[in-house]
Amino acid sequence: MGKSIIVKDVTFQYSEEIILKRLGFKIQEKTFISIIGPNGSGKSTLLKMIARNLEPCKGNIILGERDLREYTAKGLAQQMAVVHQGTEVAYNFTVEDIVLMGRHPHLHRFQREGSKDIAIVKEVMKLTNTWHLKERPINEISGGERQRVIIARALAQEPKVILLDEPTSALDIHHQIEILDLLRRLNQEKDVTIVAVLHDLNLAARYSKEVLLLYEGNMITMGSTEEVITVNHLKKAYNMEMIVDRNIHTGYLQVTPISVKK
Ligand SMILES: Nc1ncnc2c1ncn2[C@@H]1O[C@H](COP(=O)(O)OP(=O)(O)OP(=O)(O)O)[C@@H](O)[C@H]1O
Repeated sequence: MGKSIIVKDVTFQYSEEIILKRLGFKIQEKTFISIIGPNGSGKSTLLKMIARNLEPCKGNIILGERDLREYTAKGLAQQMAVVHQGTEVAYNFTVEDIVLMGRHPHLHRFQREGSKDIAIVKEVMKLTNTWHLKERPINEISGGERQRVIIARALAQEPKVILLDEPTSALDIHHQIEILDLLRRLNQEKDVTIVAVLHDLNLAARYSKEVLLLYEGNMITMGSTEEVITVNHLKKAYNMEMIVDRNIHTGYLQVTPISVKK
């Protein structure tokens, strides 16, 4: 069962400039929500706050029933997995060891991974198409392969919520669809809450149940994909003319940019 996330009147600034301005919204426990918005609108900052990598300057965030601040690091990792942008890993472990680290929140101190952990690791590596890389050093594979390994590690955590920042940016079209299909399956079949920052509006429209549109640190709107991905909302955020219609073959909502407004 997924977990809900409540963002309550959250403000954030790195220095003088306020980056996120009194944001308030609720992410439902079984949703697949995409956070969209132009460069610099605050998407990654918001995701880092939900991941507890950054602390709100004002306001608070509730995961399930408890304030995010109340969780121990291990307790939080049992609930939530995070796939950040940029996948450089400090130590050159093998791919399999990296994915195995995803099991640590479920082990006692000094407990070694058991056969159940090994089986989960194998399963998620097969699902993310990384099993064939298992003996390779993590920093000696391609960026797209590493992205899939980091996603595999997140899945190995068996979290209730997965946060992803641009999970498909390094992936070719085949692997983009493969990973997003997998996230959708986890959402539909295992009720995992998925929160993803996505730049590609067509992928956001195709996979999300809900969308949150950020612009200069404010939420322009949040709601179902159809409610949010409209010509007017997109014009406000991206300052350009777009066509929003449905693909005649797939029926998915699609966005076609026309021209930049002058
Ligand atoms: N570590 C930092 N220190 C100071 N300012 C920062 C820092 N990280 C981001 N910012 C600023 O905060 C604002 C929001 O950045 P953020 O990365 O959250 O935006 P974003 O919507 O994810 O952008 P992008 O689409 O380009 O990834 C930007 O103006 C950025 O310059």
